[in-house]
Amino acid sequence: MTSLAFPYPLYLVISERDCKHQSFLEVAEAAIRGGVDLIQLREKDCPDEMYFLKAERLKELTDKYDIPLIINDNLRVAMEVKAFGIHVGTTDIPPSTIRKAWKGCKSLGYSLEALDQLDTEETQISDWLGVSPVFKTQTKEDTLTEWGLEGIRNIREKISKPLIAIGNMNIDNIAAVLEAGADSIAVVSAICSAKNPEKAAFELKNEILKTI
Ligand SMILES: Cc1ncc(COP(=O)(O)OP(=O)(O)O)c(N)n1
Ligand SMILES: Cc1nc(C(=O)O)sc1CCOP(=O)(O)O
Ligand SMILES: [Mg+2]
Repeated sequence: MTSLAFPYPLYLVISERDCKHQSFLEVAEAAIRGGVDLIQLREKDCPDEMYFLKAERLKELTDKYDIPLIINDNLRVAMEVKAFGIHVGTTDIPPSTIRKAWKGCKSLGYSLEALDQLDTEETQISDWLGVSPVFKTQTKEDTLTEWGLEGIRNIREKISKPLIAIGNMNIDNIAAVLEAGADSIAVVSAICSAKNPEKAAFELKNEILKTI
């Protein structure tokens, strides 16, 4: 069930490439109007300067609506735009390095790909964990095995940190994933590929609110 420690039940992960029908800024604004609680900018293979420009424009928008902005992978960009936080995976800059370098980081997310990560310092010093992936997804194919509902239940029993479910999250599986112990639902395509991202976000949020 959603924990008050992570009051962002609908989490949008956005990139320019994943937005199929509108610009990423238009999708972000529509999604915020629809009820998204937090946005992560995830530009892959993007030079720092371009990443910074996109992050800066998105930060103006998220500030306008008072929505936290998370930057994926890039510590320099996250610090320069004064983001709310950063998300990193097991092959990125380690959380311990981020803590030392960025005292202003308010939220540090870390991907959980295997159970043996639970006892590590990197997991312990992170604020929340991305359950990576709950289900296989074409949006990101370089993942290990899917956790499934049983995997979420198992992680939930072992650690009290907020769990962000990611990987093929959609209107049909949100309720089961929250009931299994996730605190937040992170989506890319359910919003970025939608013809009407505001409506898609509204429906996802409603489904979440019915469950929590
Ligand atoms: C909320 C959330 N969870 C997991 C991820 C994946 O991060 P990572 O494993 O570093 O992979 P990339 O996103 O960098 O390709 C995420 N971004 N967000
Ligand atoms: C960014 C990301 N990280 C994942 C992980 O498993 O760590 S899956 C993913 C993409 C999720 O996209 P969609 O909502 O379209 O399935
Ligand atoms: Mg990463």
